[in-house]
Amino acid sequence: MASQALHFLIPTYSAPNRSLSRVSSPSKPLLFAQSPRRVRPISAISSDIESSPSSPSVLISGNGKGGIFGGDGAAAVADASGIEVDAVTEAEMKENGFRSTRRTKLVCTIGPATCGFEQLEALAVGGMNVARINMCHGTRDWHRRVIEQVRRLNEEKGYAVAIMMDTEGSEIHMGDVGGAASAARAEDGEIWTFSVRAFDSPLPERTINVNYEGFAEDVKVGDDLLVDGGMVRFEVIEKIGPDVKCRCTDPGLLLPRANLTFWRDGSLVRERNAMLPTISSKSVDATDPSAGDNYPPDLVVPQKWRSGGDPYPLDPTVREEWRSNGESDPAHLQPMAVHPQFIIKWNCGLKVKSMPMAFVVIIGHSIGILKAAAESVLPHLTNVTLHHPLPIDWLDIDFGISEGVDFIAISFVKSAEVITHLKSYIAARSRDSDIAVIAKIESVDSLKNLEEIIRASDGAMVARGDLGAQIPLEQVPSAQQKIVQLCRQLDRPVIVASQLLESMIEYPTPTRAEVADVSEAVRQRADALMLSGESAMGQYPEKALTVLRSVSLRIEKWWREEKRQEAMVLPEISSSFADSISEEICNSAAKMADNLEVDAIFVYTKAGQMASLLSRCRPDCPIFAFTTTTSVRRRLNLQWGLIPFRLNFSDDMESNLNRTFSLLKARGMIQSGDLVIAVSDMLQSIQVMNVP
Ligand SMILES: Nc1ncnc2c1ncn2[C@@H]1O[C@H](COP(=O)(O)OP(=O)(O)O)[C@@H](O)[C@H]1O
Ligand SMILES: C=C(OP(=O)(O)O)C(=O)O
Ligand SMILES: [K+]
Ligand SMILES: [Mg+2]
Repeated sequence: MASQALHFLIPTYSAPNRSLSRVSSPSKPLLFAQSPRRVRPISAISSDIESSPSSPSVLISGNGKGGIFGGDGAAAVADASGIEVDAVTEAEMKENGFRSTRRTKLVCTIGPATCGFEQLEALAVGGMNVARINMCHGTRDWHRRVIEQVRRLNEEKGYAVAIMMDTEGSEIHMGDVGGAASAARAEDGEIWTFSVRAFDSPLPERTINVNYEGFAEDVKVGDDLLVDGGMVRFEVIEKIGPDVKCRCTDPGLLLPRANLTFWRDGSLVRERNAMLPTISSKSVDATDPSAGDNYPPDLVVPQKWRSGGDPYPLDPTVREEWRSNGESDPAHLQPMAVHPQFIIKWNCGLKVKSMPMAFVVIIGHSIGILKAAAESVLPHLTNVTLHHPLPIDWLDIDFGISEGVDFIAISFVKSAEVITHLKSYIAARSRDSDIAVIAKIESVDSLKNLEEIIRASDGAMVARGDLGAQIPLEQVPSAQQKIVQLCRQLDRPVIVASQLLESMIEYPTPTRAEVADVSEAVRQRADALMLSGESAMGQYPEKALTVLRSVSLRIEKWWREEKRQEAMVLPEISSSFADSISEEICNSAAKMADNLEVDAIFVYTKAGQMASLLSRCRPDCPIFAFTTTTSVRRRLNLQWGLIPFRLNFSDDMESNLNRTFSLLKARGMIQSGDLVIAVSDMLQSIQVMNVP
């Protein structure tokens, strides 16, 4: 094979000494013989809105379970140790040529309109890279069925759709409006009651349940109450115990579980969001058998955190005590903060010092662990096991961990702390899982702490729905651009979400303004676009996905051809020397790829880090990312420009390349003469070569 290679040969992956010079191996020449530059045909590919997606074909070959391949036997065992690429990508590559594959990834929220196996398959065929389930809606059993079906789809039909679980977070929202699916209409001047009382269904007329127990205390007469950021508006006219009477001032549809915000003198009242921990707000149904360990069925759980006062951090001496009692990883016991009044409310009679401990254990852990803590550390706490306010978000998170979802998106993130805490919680609970944590930027607080939040997270979502209810609408576009840019600079994938094609919930074509909005997100080179209601409960989920796909393809191609992408300054982000090498290699490889107009970059990466660093550069050509584990492959599905493959590979790049070339050629995905750049995180090198 004719190739040119630039190697950075470092004896071990973590070079101990920065002064170590970057030497080329004496055994290998720095440059191989020059290969003739091939003339590449310009691919003129139709990416029109009308064009239908390629039909799915199942093309998984081999068992994918072969041992690590290495040495000279490449050709002989190539077919036996298969390569996994999803059927849709493969079809798209064959049809369009790989230079024109879609770089922008697509996330679909799964709801009643799309939860069937065939509907899910239609979305996969239509280009869904990630299926999102929103724990605000539906039951865990419902979500579990969706996850199972996506898994089955992946296994049986050869897709690699990743699963993202989105938590409810500390938002205030309405309950169901007389049955989960129905909506109610509020007319101008009507008086409605918003109440935290539990009602039998059907609800009394013109009554809305609110999920936040402190609601009636926190609102004031004269406040504006906005449903879904202003789709319906009320004015608070009277408070009677738990009931808040409101007059409708902007009529409209009240959809189940719609978000509620209240405004006083033109400003958002943020009491609840300011005070509540991000992950904790749901009430517990103590009779739900899936809700953690064995609840006493008659348990009435006080659920809400409210009233003012400083939060109460975990007492370090208690923490030490816990540590000395042999708990392996006390780090994940350090949660957000504890509200003192809350503890006193349900823990009365216990020593003050013990309370935070009890609480901390509870929010991070199951009853089993609480019992262990109570028995071994603080015997007087035994009773606490019966008064356990395990918040449902944590149960949802436990659910996500046990189901092995690929991403957990955290709603209403306020600071980096909650993300760090969740990550250590996940690490402690599932040592070998690599669930990525996505921070949803949808509150004023998250904008204030944007950089630290993004640094702490594995990715971010511009959650424009709630963001637009918290900041003036005209500030949302600049916030979006800023978040997208910062994420790219910090090498974190970013999803632009909400209302991209809102009108397609009801209509089969988008508005021109919606297409312009999608185009702008693609032009900003966000990693992914997301459908919410359009795919969850709309009339035209597949059509909406087709619009996202087609607009992405067209805008990407247009900007590539016009060469109008402005270069972005990418700050150095590595914190170790080894990481700096990877970063430099990726930056250089991407630049070379653009200058030499190569057809593709191949990256061999175990944890996906080099693939991510390449994606961050947003090169002109697609990036074929080869990784050894299925979960890394699914996770890479969210990132811009990456075409993830699963493949067992060795440390011998020469044989990896030969094998990959022959496997991909055999499947018609590349051709002799294609020019590629190859990089790998085992061997710090950049190679440029034509496919033999
Ligand atoms: N699992 C589900 N079950 C029922 N309805 C759902 C589900 N997921 C989403 N939906 C519907 O789709 C709409 C849009 O989804 P999404 O944007 O995720 O939620 P929200 O609008 O509550 O923020 C929801 O308001 C809800 O009506
Ligand atoms: C994506 C969002 O979050 P959710 O749909 O969960 O409210 C949003 O607010 O835009
Ligand atoms: K949510
Ligand atoms: Mg939201």
